[in-house]
Amino acid sequence: MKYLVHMDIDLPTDMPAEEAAEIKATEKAYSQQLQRAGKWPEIWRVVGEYANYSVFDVDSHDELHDILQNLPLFPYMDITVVPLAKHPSDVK
Ligand SMILES: O=C(O)C[C@H]1C=CC(=O)O1
Repeated sequence: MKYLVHMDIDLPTDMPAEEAAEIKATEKAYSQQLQRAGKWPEIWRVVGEYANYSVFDVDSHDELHDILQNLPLFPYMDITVVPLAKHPSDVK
């Protein structure tokens, strides 16, 4: 099952720089582990924003929810999820 996910990140302005750097490093490792496992096949930066569009390929709504809830930046994100179905004109 594929999902288009928009993540909009808003870190508190008073968060110490070291703490922010540590959360971002943990987030990057978590994300890259899921990318290598094929669960997070696409991630794109939104130009000019601290936001991304990602595609997740998971087995269930629950699996996606668990992945998103475990993002280290989850407490600082607004997340929008769009479930994707195969387009009838897709030639693949
Ligand atoms: O920078 C972001 O878009 C937020 C987050 C998502 C993956 C990652 O490494 O960081």
